[in-house]
Amino acid sequence: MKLQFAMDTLSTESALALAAAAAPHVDILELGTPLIKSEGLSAITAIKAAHPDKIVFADLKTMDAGELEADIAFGAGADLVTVLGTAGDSTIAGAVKAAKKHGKGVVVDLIGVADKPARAKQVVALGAEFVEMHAGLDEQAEDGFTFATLLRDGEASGVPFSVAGGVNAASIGSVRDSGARIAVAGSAIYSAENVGEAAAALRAAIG
Ligand SMILES: O=C([C@H](O)CO)[C@H](O)[C@H](O)COP(=O)(O)O
Repeated sequence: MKLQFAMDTLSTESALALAAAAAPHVDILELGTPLIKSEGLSAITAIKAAHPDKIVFADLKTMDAGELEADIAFGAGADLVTVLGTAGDSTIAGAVKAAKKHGKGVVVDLIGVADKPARAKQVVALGAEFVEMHAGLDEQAEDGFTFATLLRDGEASGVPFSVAGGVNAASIGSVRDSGARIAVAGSAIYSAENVGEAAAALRAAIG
């Protein structure tokens, strides 16, 4: 299972510092949506230039203009971009078209999708590399949120999936056991006193 570090910070400078500390222990460096909104595509270029050996994941959360948004992010250096599962099929297909042009990939983020396993199958048929079983920061704070639902939906989907939203040292073993291809950890790493040690601990917990 791969480890992805979601950098939900607001400046390229802090993302570069976080990435430098965590990179030896992670496979994928994610530019969080707030970072891309704050800094623009130049943040993607800066992270890829600093870490050409890492998979750079741009969490665009595209909802429309799939081909155009994916094309400009791949052009800036992204290896993977996200499109929302709630977007129309033509938006996802457009992003996949751009990915094929660049030799890169599209990940469909299932945040807010009611029937995640069913939508997962549809979007992989449209050409997505994998889906993200995702509970966003707001959903995690809601009453009744259970992390286990994400794992159950991933297993039920029958397609390659990642898990994001609440992954930490205590939960990452269950993510691995669910069959996820990728565990995505944000705050468990960037909020730690020692970012490198936190990333290393997650890596060690995967086994
Ligand atoms: O994608 C995310 C969210 O929508 C804000 O951009 C987070 O990076 C993702 O949910 C990871 O969350 P935590 O690991 O719980 O910080």
